[in-house]
Amino acid sequence: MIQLTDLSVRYRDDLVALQPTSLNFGRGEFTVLLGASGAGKSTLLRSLNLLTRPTTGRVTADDIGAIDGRAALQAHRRRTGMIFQQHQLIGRHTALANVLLGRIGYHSVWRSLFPLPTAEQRIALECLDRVGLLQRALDRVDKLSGGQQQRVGIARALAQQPRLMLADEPVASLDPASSRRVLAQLKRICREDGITTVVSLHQVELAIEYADRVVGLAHGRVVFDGSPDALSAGVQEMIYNQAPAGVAPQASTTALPIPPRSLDLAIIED
Ligand SMILES: Nc1ncnc2c1ncn2[C@@H]1O[C@H](COP(=O)(O)OP(=O)(O)OP(=O)(O)O)[C@@H](O)[C@H]1O
Repeated sequence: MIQLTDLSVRYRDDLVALQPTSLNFGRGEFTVLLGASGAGKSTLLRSLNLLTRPTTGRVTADDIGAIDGRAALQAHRRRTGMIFQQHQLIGRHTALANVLLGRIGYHSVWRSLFPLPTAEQRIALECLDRVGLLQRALDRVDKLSGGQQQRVGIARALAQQPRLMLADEPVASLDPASSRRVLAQLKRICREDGITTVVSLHQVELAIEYADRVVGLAHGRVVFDGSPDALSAGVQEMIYNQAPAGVAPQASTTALPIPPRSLDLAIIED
């Protein structure tokens, strides 16, 4: 459904956040990105809708082709829902008003200055219903719990009628029960609608519980790509404690320069 081909991201001369990476995400697949802080999860995720511009390589979507021009980018972003850690909602607006923002990409700037038609409101209400928040549609978002706010974030992304859903640490600020509720809902809805979903997480146990596929990153490089069942202690060690080439293991929050090709890490296949 969406492919990355030899895609790399270099933020500075001395900072390669993502080494050349080729990945294919199938329709309806629920992929979790795992990796230590600074491993490149957000960079990979944000490259998928070009919020982060690749330094090399390309992104291709089945129905659009290479995302290289303005029109292709606009079409791709319109069909890509994003869910953020801090949900990025407008607290003083109602849940419904926030979800309606997901529909703006379907209207001209001029049109979106006016109340959107009833059909749009119906779509937004249906999305709130799917995350179990129809009864709270007219409540201010800042009166909702953190988990409920994140579900409004999911509803807003769903209102875009996306083919691709990107969620960057969507449960990082939630308690375990709310985290499970949010992920279960996201997974169920994406499966029902055949939405390709890529989620970055810090909790291995949640990846094992919800992912169809796990991509493990270390120092900007894919070191694991396979089924969550294959996340053995050894594989987790490789994802989280992978020392960059020639450096003793240590907690690192900084991406490192590209190591020599001869030291490329193995990618474990499913
Ligand atoms: N906009 C940016 N400009 C410069 N460097 C950046 C930028 N965004 C990320 N980086 C750096 O790129 C590397 C990868 O960051 P990224 O946010 O992709 O990692 P991550 O795995 O998502 O980390 P975390 O789990 O902490 O969110 C880090 O060293 C980070 O400091």
